[in-house]
Amino acid sequence: MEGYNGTVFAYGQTSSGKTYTMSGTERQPGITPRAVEDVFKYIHENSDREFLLRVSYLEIYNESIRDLLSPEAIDLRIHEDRKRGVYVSPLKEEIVTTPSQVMRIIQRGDYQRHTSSTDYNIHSSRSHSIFQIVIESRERAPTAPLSPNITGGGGGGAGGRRMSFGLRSPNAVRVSQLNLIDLAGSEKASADAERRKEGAFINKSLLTLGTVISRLTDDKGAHIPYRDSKLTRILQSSLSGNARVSVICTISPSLLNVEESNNTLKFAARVKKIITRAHTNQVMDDKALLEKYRREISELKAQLLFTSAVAAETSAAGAGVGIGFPIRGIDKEKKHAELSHLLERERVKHEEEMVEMNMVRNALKERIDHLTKLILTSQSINARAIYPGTLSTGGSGSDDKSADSDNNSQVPTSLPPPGRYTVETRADGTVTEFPREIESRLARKDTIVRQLQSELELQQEKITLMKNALQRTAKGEAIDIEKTLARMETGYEPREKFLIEKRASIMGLNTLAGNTNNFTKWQQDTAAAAAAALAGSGKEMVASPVSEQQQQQQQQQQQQQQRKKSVASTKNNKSKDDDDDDGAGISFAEGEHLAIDDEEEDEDLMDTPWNREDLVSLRKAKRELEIVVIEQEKKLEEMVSFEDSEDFRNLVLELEEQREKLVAMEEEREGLKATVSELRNTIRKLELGRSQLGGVGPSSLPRPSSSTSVASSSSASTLGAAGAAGTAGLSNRVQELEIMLQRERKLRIEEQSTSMSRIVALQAEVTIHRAERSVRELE
Ligand SMILES: Nc1ncnc2c1ncn2[C@@H]1O[C@H](COP(=O)(O)OP(=O)(O)OP(=O)(O)O)[C@@H](O)[C@H]1O
Repeated sequence: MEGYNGTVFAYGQTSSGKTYTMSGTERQPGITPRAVEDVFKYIHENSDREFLLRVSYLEIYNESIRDLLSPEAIDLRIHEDRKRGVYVSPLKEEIVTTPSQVMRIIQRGDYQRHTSSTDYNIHSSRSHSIFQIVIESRERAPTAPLSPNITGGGGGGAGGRRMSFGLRSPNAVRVSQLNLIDLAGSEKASADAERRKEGAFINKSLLTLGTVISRLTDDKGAHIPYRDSKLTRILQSSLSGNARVSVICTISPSLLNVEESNNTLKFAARVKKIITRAHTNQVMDDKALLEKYRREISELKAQLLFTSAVAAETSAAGAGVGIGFPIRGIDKEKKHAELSHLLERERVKHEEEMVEMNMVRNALKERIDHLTKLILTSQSINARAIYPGTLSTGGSGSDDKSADSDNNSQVPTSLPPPGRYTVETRADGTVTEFPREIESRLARKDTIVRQLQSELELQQEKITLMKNALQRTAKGEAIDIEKTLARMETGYEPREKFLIEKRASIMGLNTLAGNTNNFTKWQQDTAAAAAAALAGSGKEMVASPVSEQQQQQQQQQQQQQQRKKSVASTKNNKSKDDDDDDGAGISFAEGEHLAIDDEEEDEDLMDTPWNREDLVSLRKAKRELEIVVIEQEKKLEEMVSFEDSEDFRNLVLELEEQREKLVAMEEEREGLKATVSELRNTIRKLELGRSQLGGVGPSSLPRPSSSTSVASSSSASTLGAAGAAGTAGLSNRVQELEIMLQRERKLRIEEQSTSMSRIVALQAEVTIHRAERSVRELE
């Protein structure tokens, strides 16, 4: 506030509390809200100075600078010049007039900042953020006497007269910056590739910061690598001396982090050695606005005074014109009329000038009001607490008048009521933020627009996906339309959507056909008509799975159609020219016929009997074709509903059952195989035993019991006889088992093949349904 640059930054291991320290919470405000609070408190308490504040907010993410107040501006550049030192450009700066306005801007920026959940912190800052307040201040001088130099001539806004003003600022403007920096935390390698990349950038820039600080503090005068990272480059002015710097080091209380904590403390020890020689910045840089605005206000006020004076003069002259022309020679009526005309013209001209003058004055007043509001003085500060209870306002409410007393004495203020409006401007003074109500309405509108846009994009994506699928199907590729639809849909039942679309397209066809009646009725009638037509022409209708109820309905409709047909044929007998029901003998009720109304246009052709014949057969063919189309549509509808039906579900269940059976049979077969091989092993062992005993051939080998001990040579012959009988029995058993097994195997194979063919049939049925539907879709 006294003109020194200031920098505060928080340094420490990830999750050790940097963001917490800088930002804090609502109940425990951190450094930033407290600093903002202090700035406004200072302005409030210093009645001898006037201030202008502008703020900016940026982040360095992966070595790229991004404007958090204008997020589309990425990869901003760092510049340096003698007047301003090192600065980032183009960076959006907003003029601020209240603490709450600053906090809202910070919140807006924080919302844009890169944060992610890491192994160590759910809301880890993945970037270094720099919030900057530029404070311009000037001693409040008594208003300089206004001396507009009116030279006359063209130009200018006041009645075509030129004005020039020769005001000069009596005081220098102090410009200083406060940088509030929340560094990203140093961390060990993460498992996530994205986090690892971020971590590498973070660690590199922090390492450079460490190097810069150690070089600054050793006496060797070595090269200081500010340019090795964006962070050190931006901090160059502060670190190299012209700033009062506070470094807050945060460490973890955990023993596990002792190594990191130790490093942080070493860093802190080094930083403490940096010697800064900050000085006040009296030099006004190009961007200093306070002086510019103050001067502009004075000039505008002078213009306003001048305009008022001219207006008064014009008004007086107009009045003079109205009464100052005595009319002599009343008898000369022509002269009188001419004079009246002249007078009227003069009066209109003066009136126009007055209107113009007023417009200019209003514009000037508005601009003065606006600029005055941006300049903060102890009276104009609205000392509202940032967080209730944390800021002592000390104000009397005079701040809401928002302009200093000098201005108020001359310019009737037209500023909005307190708290309703928050005007934010760019550095050039143009308004960037609207009053709150409008802002929120705009925000709501923006949200709706965004929603609509994303909805539109989604729809477009879906269309593209569907088109591709259809194109591929057309090329003969097997595309699962249902899957495609499912992929397109999130949160919408694909099947249901498909059905709705299908119905809509059929309804569309119905409308095209010129039918305005109820779709179902039309469908039923036309289907019945189709049945009648085909029955009449001796063709068979394509069988389609229809319910009993539907069949009954169809029968009823056929009967109705028959009745209609007989009525129509009676009509035909009465009037030979009316051949609507010729050929197939279909009768369509009025408004329910298909699009074959072009018949009327063919009236001339009907004159000759051969034409008539051709036409009749053509119409017949056309109707038949249309009936087929209707029938296909109906089939499609039924097919679609079939897939939703109980039958279809049963088919699928059956399919699953068959599959399970197959698996069970496989298992059983494996079991039997194992039994057989076990038996074979036993036989082999018995044969081996027999040959060791030197007995009979393998077919009559005895089977030693597991509990039988090896027989002595004296009992070998007895054993041999008993063994032979046992072996024969076993062999028979084995043979029996093998036959059983073979029988069983054969049975299983038969069952398996039945199941397989059933599965194949079911799969074929399902595939056919899907294929037919795909073809329909394509059509
Ligand atoms: N002094 C404190 N009192 C209470 N909670 C704290 C304190 N310091 C930090 N925390 C909590 O610890 C967690 C990590 O803190 P914070 O996000 O500030 O760490 P950080 O150093 O900024 O981490 P990173 O470098 O990953 O961004 C947060 O949930 C924060 O609320």
